[in-house]
Amino acid sequence: MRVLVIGAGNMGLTYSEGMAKSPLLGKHNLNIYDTDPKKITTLSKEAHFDVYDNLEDCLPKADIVFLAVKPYHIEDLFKSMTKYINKQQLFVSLMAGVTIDTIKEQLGIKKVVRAMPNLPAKVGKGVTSYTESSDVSKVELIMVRNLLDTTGTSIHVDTEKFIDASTGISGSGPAYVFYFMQSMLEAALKMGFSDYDSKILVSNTFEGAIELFNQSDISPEAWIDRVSSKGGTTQAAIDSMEDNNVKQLIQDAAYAAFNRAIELGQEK
Ligand SMILES: NC(=O)C1=CN([C@@H]2O[C@H](COP(=O)(O)OP(=O)(O)OC[C@H]3O[C@@H](n4cnc5c(N)ncnc54)[C@H](OP(=O)(O)O)[C@@H]3O)[C@@H](O)[C@H]2O)C=CC1
Ligand SMILES: O=C(O)[C@@H]1CCC=N1
Repeated sequence: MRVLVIGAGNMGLTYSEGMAKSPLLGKHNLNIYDTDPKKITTLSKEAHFDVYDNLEDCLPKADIVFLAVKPYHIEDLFKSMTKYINKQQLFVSLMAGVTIDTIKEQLGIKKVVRAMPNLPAKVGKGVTSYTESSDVSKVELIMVRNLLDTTGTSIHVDTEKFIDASTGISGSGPAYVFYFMQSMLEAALKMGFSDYDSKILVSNTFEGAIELFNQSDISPEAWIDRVSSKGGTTQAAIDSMEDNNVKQLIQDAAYAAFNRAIELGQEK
């Protein structure tokens, strides 16, 4: 099986590195293509995969093709791909919003898996949701799942609505966590802590809370109760967030991403 990844950016490179570390593919069975000459030069020196600056040499021989460019790049990309593809090939899109029908129609192919990954894939802690067009076989789907799982874990969803929804939760989600971290870092700095101490306080607080959550069956709400004493400091902080409707605002933000994913799918 030969895999080609198109787009050597955050996601394309992350997946390439995940697949390269796994025993699933040898170096020459994993190819990456990008249009940026600088990236090609750097990757050719370092990478554990074959790097290409033209589609002619890599696309025709690929069995599975990962699409990892920005949604606004597909028009040019798809035009340049059409003469090198065939109907046996399976396309795995990591792109937000772009629908299976758009990919099928614009490329004139039938087998598409649409996936929504997230950035912690870089450290093997990603979560990817995926769904497929009706022409993808069970065996092909298992192969794709194995490839996706080289960067963490994955969930299968039945419809593309859940791909757009997971974009609002897990795809964009790391940015919400970083937003919260940044806010706490800025509060710590304002309180007079050094950069170093602020970082230690904040990163260990996040890491510790996640570990507690992962090692238990208790909901985040129940953990909040365990941190809070009646009339104490945590209660003051949570009351402040509730008074300011923070929970609703976070949910609104997740829906904004979800809706934007749907909108991206409607833009041609
Ligand atoms: N970043 C994230 O956390 C997530 C991203 N995604 C999705 O992944 C996709 C890629 O995002 P991301 O990796 O962040 O984007 P990047 O911009 O980091 O990577 C895209 C890469 O594709 C290259 N490229 C552009 N046009 C072409 C082309 N015609 N042929 C080959 N390569 C091309 C770009 O080159 P150049 O820089 O020169 O334009 C760049 O190297 C997006 O569709 C996004 O929706 C999904 C979930 C999470
Ligand atoms: O911001 C974006 O559009 C992409 C999709 C999910 C994360 N990054």
